[in-house]
Amino acid sequence: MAKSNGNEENDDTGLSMVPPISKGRFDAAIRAMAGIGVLKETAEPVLHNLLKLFRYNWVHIEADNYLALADAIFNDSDPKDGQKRQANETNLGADQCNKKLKAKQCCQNTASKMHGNDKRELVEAPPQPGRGTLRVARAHSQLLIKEPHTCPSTAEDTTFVENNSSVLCHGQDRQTFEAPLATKRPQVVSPSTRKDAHRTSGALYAVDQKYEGDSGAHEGNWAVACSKDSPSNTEVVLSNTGAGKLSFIYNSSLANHSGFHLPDIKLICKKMEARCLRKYKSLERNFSFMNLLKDTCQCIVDLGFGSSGPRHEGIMQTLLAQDIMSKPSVPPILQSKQANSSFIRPNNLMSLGGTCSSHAVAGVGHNSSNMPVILHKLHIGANRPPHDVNDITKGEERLTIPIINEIGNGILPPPFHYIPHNITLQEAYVNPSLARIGDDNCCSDCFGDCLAQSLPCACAAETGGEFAYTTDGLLKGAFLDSCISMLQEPHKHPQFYCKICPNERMKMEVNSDSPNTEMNPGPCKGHLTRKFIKECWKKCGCTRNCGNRVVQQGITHHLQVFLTPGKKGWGLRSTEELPRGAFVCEYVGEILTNIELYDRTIQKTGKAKHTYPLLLDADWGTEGVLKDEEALCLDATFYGNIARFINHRCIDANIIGIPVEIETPDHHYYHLAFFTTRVIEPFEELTWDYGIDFDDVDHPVKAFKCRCGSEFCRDKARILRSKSRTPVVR
Ligand SMILES: C[S@@+](CC[C@H](N)C(=O)[O-])C[C@H]1O[C@@H](n2cnc3c(N)ncnc32)[C@H](O)[C@@H]1O
Repeated sequence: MAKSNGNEENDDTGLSMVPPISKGRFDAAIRAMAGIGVLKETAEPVLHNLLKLFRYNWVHIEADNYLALADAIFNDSDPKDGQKRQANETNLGADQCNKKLKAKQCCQNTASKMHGNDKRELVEAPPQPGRGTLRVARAHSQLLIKEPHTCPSTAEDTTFVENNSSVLCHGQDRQTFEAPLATKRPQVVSPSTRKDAHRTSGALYAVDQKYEGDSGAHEGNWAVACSKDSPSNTEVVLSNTGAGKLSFIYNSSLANHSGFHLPDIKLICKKMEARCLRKYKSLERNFSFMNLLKDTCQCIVDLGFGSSGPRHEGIMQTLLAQDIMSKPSVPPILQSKQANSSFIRPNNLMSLGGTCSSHAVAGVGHNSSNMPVILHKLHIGANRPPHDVNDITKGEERLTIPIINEIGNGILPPPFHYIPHNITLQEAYVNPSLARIGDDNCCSDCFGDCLAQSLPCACAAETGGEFAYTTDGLLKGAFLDSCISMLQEPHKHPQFYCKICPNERMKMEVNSDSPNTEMNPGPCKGHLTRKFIKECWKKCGCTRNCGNRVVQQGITHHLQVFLTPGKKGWGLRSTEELPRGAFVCEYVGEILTNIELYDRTIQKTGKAKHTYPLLLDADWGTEGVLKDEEALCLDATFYGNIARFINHRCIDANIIGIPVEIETPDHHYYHLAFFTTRVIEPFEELTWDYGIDFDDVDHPVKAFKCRCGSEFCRDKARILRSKSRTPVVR
């Protein structure tokens, strides 16, 4: 039905000028609504509002046979009616349910002809309503997530999930979930046969009762049908009419597993509601229906096996396989990135979270560029491997790195997987392909050692036409000085300010108690423009031993992981004297998106003492508004290298983290390499300034009590300041 692709009436300037409304299009929309039984008086004001919301862009309104308009009418969003509507919707009658469904099916029948092959898309306003979409509307903003789905051959064969049953997110006003979950027509359970027809496995059983959830009441009949013929297909009927159903298809090994039983639907709902409130508090940006389904499946597996049962991976893999297939190999954000020397001053860097011990990883694959990808995670904790005290790296590095406990209490560090290189979780788009390295991003004409040539090659352009390294493999003094000065005297260096700072957004989301309150993130505190080192890489003509490939050579100095005598836990030290500017190691971990880090932060058990995330935030300021799924970080909690043991020291730390560009020409993803800031004595602890702002009391994870012992300790200074302000009570 869309008549044009253009925005002929769209005010893209964002100014409040109202363009003339096309009468022909307006009338056509009203006629379309009349066709599904909506009165003109009802449709007109909603259409006016929708036009305003979509900035007079008819394309979105006309798409999918006016689905957005039909949706808006049936989810009329007058805020004054909020409470009343919520109450009404909870008791939505069968008629209204049918009418609503009819409207949707009418629109969707048309839409299914138009969109045969939907891929997963994440679009910010203005949205493009369509079949298989999840829409979360708020007063001033909209986000639309198109979920991947199988395309039914006819509308009749489609199973829809109706939101009014409140199964998925009850209590959340104005949400419409429409996701065809299965192409198979479900077995419809008539209300008369449903009640108390509870039989054992392979049979039909039903729950016909009012379910009181944590935050409101669920009304309606629930039926769960396990077909004899197909024991792995479970259908949950969500309304009296049988109109809405949710199909769970689990693989046969799970269905036949003697330890698995289908959990009570009430338990699933209760568990999902708790998860929704906890995990998807802010539905606009982070909500993903696929994740919700994955979580639902995980709940069924967990409850099915009971808390002590074996862990099963079948369901999760099925869903994740779809997920992987639906992802583009290179996200637009990475394709459009420009090289830029910017780096955020880390803010509560190591205290952002990552203490969650409920994630586990089972299985490592590879993405198109051969970077290891963690395919799938489940609840673990117990699954991490034991340490080899003689070599914590288990042979992954050139040198062995022992674990030393001189305190003699026999304690070892908590287990984790040692990895020498960063690894991607599947959500984090990192594509280090050779094709992305342009001619001016490499030195294909070079030969041998670039540092031995009379003129610096193209790879030195990033550092002002001079290599950052000396021929001895050390960082040059001037380069190191300017990096140190930037951290010690930030006010003397230029800063950039994000329009919407992911740091502030994360803070707001973690701290906000109410899922539906309209809140804005705080103003960006500013980010320093940090210097990058650029190393030669595989597309360059030089050899693997080229002097401009220091970080890629890996660890070359003898190090130890040791239990510190203070209360800082484990630390890292060198057994040899290190010169100034020596490379020690890089920070290695799982590459996560901000969303994943956020999930880990809010799911954290609170038991974990130390935290291991690092924000890869060098590019945030140059990207306008960076979405949470595009912002990257490293988490060394489960997978990491020895850098996860480096403790913090305020200001006068003896090593510094410097961003290094190797295989990705943009600075969205990069390596963080540690270099010594001065000569280091043998067995001296290696420390790094995490950049924590100890005054930032709003930070989601409270900073640790600093025991760095530096005379410049910011935490100590803060405590002294607050003491001097406390009035003395006599
Ligand atoms: C990256 S880990 C460092 C290794 C950690 N000590 C361990 O045992 O695994 C960061 C954690 O170490 C602790 N830590 C690091 N520096 C500290 C300091 N200066 N004072 C107190 N605790 C510190 C904090 O618990 C922090 O969350």
